[in-house]
Amino acid sequence: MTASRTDLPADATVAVRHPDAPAPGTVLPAHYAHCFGCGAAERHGLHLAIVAGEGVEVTATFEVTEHHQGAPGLAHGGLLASALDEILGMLGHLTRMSCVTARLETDFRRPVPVGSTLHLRSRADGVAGRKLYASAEGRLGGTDGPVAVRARALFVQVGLEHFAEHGRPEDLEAVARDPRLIGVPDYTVNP
Ligand SMILES: CCCCCCCCCCCC(=O)SCCNC(=O)CCNC(=O)[C@H](O)C(C)(C)COP(=O)(O)OP(=O)(O)OC[C@H]1O[C@@H](n2cnc3c(N)ncnc32)[C@H](O)[C@@H]1OP(=O)(O)O
Repeated sequence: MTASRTDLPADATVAVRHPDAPAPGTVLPAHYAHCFGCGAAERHGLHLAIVAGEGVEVTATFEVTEHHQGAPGLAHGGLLASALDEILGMLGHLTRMSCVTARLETDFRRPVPVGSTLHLRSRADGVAGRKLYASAEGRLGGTDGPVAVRARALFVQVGLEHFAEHGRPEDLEAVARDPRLIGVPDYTVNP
């Protein structure tokens, strides 16, 4: 992962773990049951089980299957970016910021073969107001394996009104009928 970032704005402060963040080792709840990245109800999804780490880090493993191909026997780059996007966004569980991706920059350093296990790790690098800066990497075969993919991202904190305003009505109605489809509270509102 990026050792230190020199590209953060001058007003960025170090990202800190919220005192009520899930303990290290906790499998984080899917933020939406139909999320392509983490939702159990999404048949075609990645089903990432993302685990809280120490500090402001989370990890996951991703098994690359024949359903993830872009070229014969190799993972699709956009799909790998989706996995990185997901593990980056879930840092919001540790900082208590419900965020959406504003910017995602990805480096593909090695091909990722079907049948490999990608060990994903993300870290919150800094916060400036509503902006959360974060980085992630995916290593092949083990946590010390070669880096295959890297990303840097900017997430922007939004309230529930973002989803209420922009989401497809039938999906919002399904959530209203079954609020358990959403796995996180609105972190922009104090309890
Ligand atoms: C809780 C755990 C579970 C949560 C777990 C969540 C996991 C999710 C994992 C998947 C995440 C996704 O894929 S989310 C889906 C993909 N993303 C989206 O659909 C987002 C689409 N974009 C938007 O809705 C909007 O552009 C927003 C919300 C990002 C920003 O709009 P806004 O609210 O009006 O705010 P705006 O003023 O424009 O931007 C705020 C600040 O960010 C900066 N900014 C905005 N975009 C950029 C950018 N691309 N590059 C640089 N800087 C940017 C602005 O300059 C500004 O800086 P300053 O003036 O303040 O300095």
